[in-house]
Amino acid sequence: MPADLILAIDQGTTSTRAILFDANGRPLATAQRELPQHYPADGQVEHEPEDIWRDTVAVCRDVVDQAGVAAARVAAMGITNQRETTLVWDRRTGEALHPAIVWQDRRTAGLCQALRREGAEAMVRQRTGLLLDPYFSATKLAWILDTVPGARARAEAGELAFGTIDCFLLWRLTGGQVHATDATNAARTLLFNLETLDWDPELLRLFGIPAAVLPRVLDNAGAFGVATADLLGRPIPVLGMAGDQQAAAIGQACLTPGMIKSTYGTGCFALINIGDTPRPSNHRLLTTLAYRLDGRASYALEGSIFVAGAAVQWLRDGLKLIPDAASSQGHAQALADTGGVYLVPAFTGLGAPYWDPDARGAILGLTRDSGISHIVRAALESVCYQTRDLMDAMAADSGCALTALRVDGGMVANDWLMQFLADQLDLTVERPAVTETTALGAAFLAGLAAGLFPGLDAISTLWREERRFEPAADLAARERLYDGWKRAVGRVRGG
Ligand SMILES: Nc1ncnc2c1ncn2[C@@H]1O[C@H](COP(=O)(O)OP(=O)(O)O)[C@@H](O)[C@H]1O
Ligand SMILES: O=P(O)(O)OC[C@H](O)CO
Repeated sequence: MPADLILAIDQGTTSTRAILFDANGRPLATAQRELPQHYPADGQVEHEPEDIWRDTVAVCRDVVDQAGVAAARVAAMGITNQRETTLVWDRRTGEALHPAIVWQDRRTAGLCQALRREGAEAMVRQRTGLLLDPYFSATKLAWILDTVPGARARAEAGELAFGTIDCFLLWRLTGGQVHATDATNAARTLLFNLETLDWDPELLRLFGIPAAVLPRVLDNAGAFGVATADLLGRPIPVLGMAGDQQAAAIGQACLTPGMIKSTYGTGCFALINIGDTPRPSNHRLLTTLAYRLDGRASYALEGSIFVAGAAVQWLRDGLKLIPDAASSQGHAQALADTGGVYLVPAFTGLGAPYWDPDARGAILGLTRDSGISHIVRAALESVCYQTRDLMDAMAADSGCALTALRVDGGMVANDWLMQFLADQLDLTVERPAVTETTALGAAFLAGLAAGLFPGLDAISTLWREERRFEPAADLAARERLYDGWKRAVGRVRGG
């Protein structure tokens, strides 16, 4: 029986998925579990590490069962994950010392501000391509080491391991044999130097991180380790690993400079490929690794928005205005416009290009005529205005007009949203046939190392468009709407 299938794990912010792909990048089966979110205090977001591990094991087993294939058909596994989310565990027992501090968590805003006041930001930006923001892992890791009794001393003694979710899953899958991450995940920690492609001693000093807690950093495709037979009854090699936004860019075949993808899940993350030089942004975008293969790096500029689908989730679970995310489309379609209502979803501050951890959300412009549909539509529109903020910055940074935007993630099922997005950006929006591009990217990386694909270029020939949305809006009306958004953002800024 040929081993011709790839199992991709996509451990996202709100759910854990496993997808089984064939050697043509076609999904054969999917299994998914929703991940509980914990909000212990204002601006804090945590996940239970054992939930993540249990769900990962369960979805891997479910997807193989569902597909009705023998585990022997699985040639390799790929892992992709919510990035930056920080865990520290005991190397001996594998137990986490603290719940995972999620990328959205703002508890270290004060520490970031103190480091900015000391004048550290220019050095951090130059070495990492990132900003001094609580979004990234370094201050979350420092917080755990300083808050959990005894943790710092134990870390220095080499008893503890730090990892993002990819690294934690690899550790658990290999039965504690491998402590490694990949270069794209490492590049989101604020500890990794984009030029040397290694941990940076000066950054470790700045954030007070002992080198003994750090994992090895590997290319995105290669031998990461072997998942023990506990998972599927036979050992399976893990051959691909990447942060979810980088994996999505690969799954969308954004492999040449100028190509852009935007993923609409919990947050929204747009990446534009900028080739083999880590150019800085002049418009407060991040410079980040797109991928590293055979030791050679490709880079991207990234715009990160903290709340996109999470606003719809809040309408569903928090306000209970809608029974499910999909019904947001009917509400939006029922109206000609929001009647001047804007929703700024700064629940955990604002990301790119504002980088304001103190901003908080607001609904503005309410009148006696405003109803549920106005608020729902305003939430969807906010996703498009935030994307426009990013696209304007990318166009200005790259100095050329953008030609098309490839989209993916849970929200892109919403046709109304995709058309409003094309209208607001004045740009063609391309939706692929396989919208699970994140998992597809991880599967491609694993398939590359397994020899199932000749090279990364193979993905460009397999990429298929399902539908494109062409801009059709009156340009003056579009500008009026966007001006209103800018004013609304101005009203919620902190400080
Ligand atoms: N039809 C829809 N319209 C609007 N939002 C949607 C729709 N379907 C799903 N979503 C939103 O998309 C998000 C889920 O997308 P997904 O890519 O699975 O997220 P993640 O990878 O961040 O966990 C949820 O926040 C949900 O509210
Ligand atoms: O899990 P997602 O899809 O919301 O992605 C989270 C990002 O990787 C955070 O940087």
